[in-house]
Amino acid sequence: MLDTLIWKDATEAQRRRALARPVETGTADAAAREIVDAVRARGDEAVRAYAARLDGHAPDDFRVLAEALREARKGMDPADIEAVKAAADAVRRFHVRQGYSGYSVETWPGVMASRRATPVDVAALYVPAGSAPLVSTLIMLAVPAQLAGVPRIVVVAPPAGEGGVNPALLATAEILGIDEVYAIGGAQAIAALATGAAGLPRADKIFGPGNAYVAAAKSYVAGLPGGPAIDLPAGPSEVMVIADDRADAELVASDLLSQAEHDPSAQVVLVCFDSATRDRVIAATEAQLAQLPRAEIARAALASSCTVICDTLEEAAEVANVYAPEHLILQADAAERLVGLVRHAGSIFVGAFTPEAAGDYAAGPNHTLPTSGAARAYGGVTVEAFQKTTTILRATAEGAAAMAPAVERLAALEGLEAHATAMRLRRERAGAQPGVAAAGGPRAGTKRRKTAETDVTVTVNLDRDGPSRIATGVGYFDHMLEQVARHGGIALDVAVEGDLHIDAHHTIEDVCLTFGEALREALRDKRGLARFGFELPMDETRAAVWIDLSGRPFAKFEGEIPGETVGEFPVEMTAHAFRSIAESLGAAIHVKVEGENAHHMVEACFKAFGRALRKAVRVEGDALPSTKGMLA
Ligand SMILES: NC(=O)c1ccc[n+]([C@@H]2O[C@H](COP(=O)([O-])OP(=O)(O)OC[C@H]3O[C@@H](n4cnc5c(N)ncnc54)[C@H](O)[C@@H]3O)[C@@H](O)[C@H]2O)c1
Ligand SMILES: N[C@H](CO)Cc1c[nH]c[nH+]1
Ligand SMILES: [Zn+2]
Repeated sequence: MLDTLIWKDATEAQRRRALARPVETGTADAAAREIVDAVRARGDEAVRAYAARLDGHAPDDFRVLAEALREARKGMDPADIEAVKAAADAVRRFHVRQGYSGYSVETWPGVMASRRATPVDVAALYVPAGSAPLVSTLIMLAVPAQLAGVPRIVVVAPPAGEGGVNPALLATAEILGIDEVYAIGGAQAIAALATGAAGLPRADKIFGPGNAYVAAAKSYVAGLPGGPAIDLPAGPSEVMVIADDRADAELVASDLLSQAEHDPSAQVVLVCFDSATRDRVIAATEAQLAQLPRAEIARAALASSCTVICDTLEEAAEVANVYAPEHLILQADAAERLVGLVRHAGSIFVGAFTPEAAGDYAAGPNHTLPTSGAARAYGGVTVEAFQKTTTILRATAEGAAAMAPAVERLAALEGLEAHATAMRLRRERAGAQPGVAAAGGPRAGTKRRKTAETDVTVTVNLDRDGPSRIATGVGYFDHMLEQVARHGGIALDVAVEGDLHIDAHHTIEDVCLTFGEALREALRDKRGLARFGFELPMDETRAAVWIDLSGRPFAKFEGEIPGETVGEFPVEMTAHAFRSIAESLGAAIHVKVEGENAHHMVEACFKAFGRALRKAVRVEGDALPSTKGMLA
């Protein structure tokens, strides 16, 4: 187990051989190509033939029924549901800061160059489940896809059980609000998604890790003319652990085994500074293997793994940079120095209390990471991976005149006369107007508030005009929040489990408090923001809302709304809602409403609030909107 290489004494060829990934990827490449080519030639029939042969499951329709998703969630242990939610929440908190934002720059006087980000239309998420149903991978892929605003998210996973997918995966999909799941895996799933065969949609981009067959199929379809894009090369798991002589051998062994147990093709590499450390780790690994249910898989992985012994930290960092591991664990006193020396690794885990297993499940960063040395050029899955950008140019007559000398001369240098003419003609005529800038990434925030009464998660993105997904369980309140999102020009995601069997009070209050907190996070330092109000008539009703993002909570509500409820929404909660938002956002919110019809009056308040918010959160310049020089 763990053949040893002394780094300083080894030749280039010996180093390359020791750090080579397991070789059977060549076989997997050939098998994946055969499957993809068959599907390209024969379509549905080939998908079914391979699905039957490799996984024994080839129904007329691979799609999992909505009922099966709901049943799976109902059957899931509440403690498991909580674990899924807690992990998703941490992943959301890490990823919400990602995402391309739009911006505009005046590149010449009168020439406004803008960038706009839009999500892909159809994102397919491959969730591995051949030997273990990777619930965590579904979380890692679905959360960034949702934050990017992908309109159609499709999940594929190898079949399990009675014609469906593993119930824990289905329950997780249901919890995350994903309803399109297909029970198909392997290269045949990738081929079906690439071509739109066997009832699966053609995906614009395919995401997710998998075994060597899945990884090979993804790379192959991405290289085909008109093929889908893919996220990154993410094949069998690998980990490198750099351990010094004070490292706890039992912890090091547990980290090596946690990746070795994934797949016989997984690879683990131990880097240490003396043979005594290696021997301690090997002994601890053997002891833990004796208790491991997946010992056979882990042993196979260990057979193609090695130990490298280095003299210095610099040498150890060089080994990591040459190998470019998917995961790098640092269990050494000088761990922080190593962080600075390592340039190529998918994810780095620093210190004895940071196991890779935490990152696999619930620490926050994405666990879908580059393997086979791809970390030299790739990082893990991000929100940006689900988006693409479009640039937009707007030039005025002044702008055309400013650019013309350079453009016309360069066109002449290239001998492209039609280009020169197109510019010259503009120089002789007229043109358009500029847009708005948002710097430093999207202004987004996500908050979860969990009490004995409710469990609320709210995500807002102030720089994206929808889409919104709102499900509070109180129909009219959903409608109100949709008004706020639409009129506010923001993307709003609200998921709630509330004690609605009692009444709507806690749900409405806690959603508003969480909404305010998420808004507050999204607003960052409030530079460039304005204070605003908006007045809105609606038939016989008139509502006005004024917002000051001052940092100081204050709420005032003037108006008498007749009756008790609108739908299941108690009208007295209108004032309460704005008070809750003002409190957690740290804003002064004044609402004034007059009218006769309760439905109109409540709706007008929320609409006017959305409109006032839209104006208040718009970035105009970079000054703080306060003579105090701060908004606290
Ligand atoms: N890099 C990452 O970010 C990352 C993250 C999670 C998991 N992983 C890796 O994902 C992999 C999951 O592998 P898995 O096998 O459990 O599930 P999987 O879903 O990736 O693959 C299972 C499918 O492989 C196909 N297959 C199996 N044998 C085949 C053969 N001989 N020929 C053609 N196709 C065949 C089957 O159709 C089956 O449905 C592991 O290697 C794990 O280490 C990597
Ligand atoms: N270690 C895997 C990435 O290589 C991710 C994972 C999921 N579940 C357990 N581990
Ligand atoms: Zn793992």
